[in-house]
Amino acid sequence: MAGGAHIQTIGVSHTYKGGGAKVLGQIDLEIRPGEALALIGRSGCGKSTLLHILSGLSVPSVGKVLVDGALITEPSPSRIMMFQAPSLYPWMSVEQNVGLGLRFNGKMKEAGHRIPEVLELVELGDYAKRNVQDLSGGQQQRVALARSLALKPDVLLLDEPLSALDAFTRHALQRDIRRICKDLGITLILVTHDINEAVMMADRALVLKADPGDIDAEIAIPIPGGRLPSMQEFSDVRRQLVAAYEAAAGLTMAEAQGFISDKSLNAPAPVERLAAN
Ligand SMILES: Nc1ncnc2c1ncn2[C@@H]1O[C@H](COP(=O)(O)OP(=O)(O)OP(=O)(O)O)[C@@H](O)[C@H]1O
Repeated sequence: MAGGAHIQTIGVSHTYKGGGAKVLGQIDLEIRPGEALALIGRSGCGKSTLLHILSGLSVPSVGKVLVDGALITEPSPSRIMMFQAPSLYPWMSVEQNVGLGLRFNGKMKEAGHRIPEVLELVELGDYAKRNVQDLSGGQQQRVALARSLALKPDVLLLDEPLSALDAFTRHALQRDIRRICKDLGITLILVTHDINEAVMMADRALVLKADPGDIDAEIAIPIPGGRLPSMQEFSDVRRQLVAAYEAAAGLTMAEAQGFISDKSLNAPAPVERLAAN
C-alpha cells in the first residue's frame, strides 16, 4: 500500500494565461507524507488554483512543486483529484465504474482483487453489481472514492467533493475519508468552505487571503482519535479557524466581532454562510 507523498512548493506563483492579475502570490509550503491538509479562504482567493498546481493538472507560472523530491510537470495516477460531481458513467455498474481508473492505466489484471478490496474500504461491498443510478449522492461519492483508491494513490486531492451532500451523509464521508487516508498512509489535501469539515478531516489548515492568494495563517488541528463537533478541542480549533478566516477575508472589526460572537456549533457558522454566498 502507498506510504503517502512528501510535497513541497518552492516560490510558487501563478497568473493565468491571457493576462489578468496574479492569482497566487508566493506559496512556499511543505506537506508531510500522510498528512491531511485543508485549504480554506474566501471565494476566489486561489484555493482551487493551488490544488490544481499541487496535483500537476496546472503548471505554475513561477516556481516549482516537488513530490518526494521530484519536480512535477503533469498529472499522475498517484495523485488523484476528486470533485463535487462524482463523474460516474450512469449505464455502468458500481464495479465497472470503480474499475475505470485501472482500465485507463492498463491495470485491469488487478481488477479482480482490487475492486472488491476498495469497495469494502468504502463500505459498498454489497453494491458491486448495482447500477450507479440507483445509489444515493453519498453512495455515488463513495464509488468515486473507491475508483480513486483502486489506483493506490500517494495523494488524494479533494475540491469540495462533499458540498452537495446532506449534513449526515457528509459527516460520515468526512470521517471515513480521513480514516481511510490515515490507514493507507495517503497524503490528503482538501479545499473546503466549511470550517467544520476542515476540523473533522485535517491535521492542519492553511488559511488563504486573496489578491494575490497567499498563506495568511496556519492552524494545527491536533485532535487525536475520532472527532465530533461536540468535543471541546473541536470547538476550540474551530474558533481559531473562524478568527483566522475572518482576518484573512479582511472583514471589518464590527463584522468580525459579529461573526466570532456566534459560538453555536449546531447552526452553520456565520462565516460558512458568508462563504457560501
Ligand atoms: N482558468 C482560469 N482562467 C483565468 N482565471 C481563472 C481561471 N480559473 C480561475 N481563475 C481566477 O483565479 C482566481 C482564483 O480562482 P480559484 O478558483 O482558484 O479560487 P477559489 O479560492 O478556489 O474560489 P472558490 O472558493 O469560489 O472555488 C479567481 O479570480 C478566478 O476568477
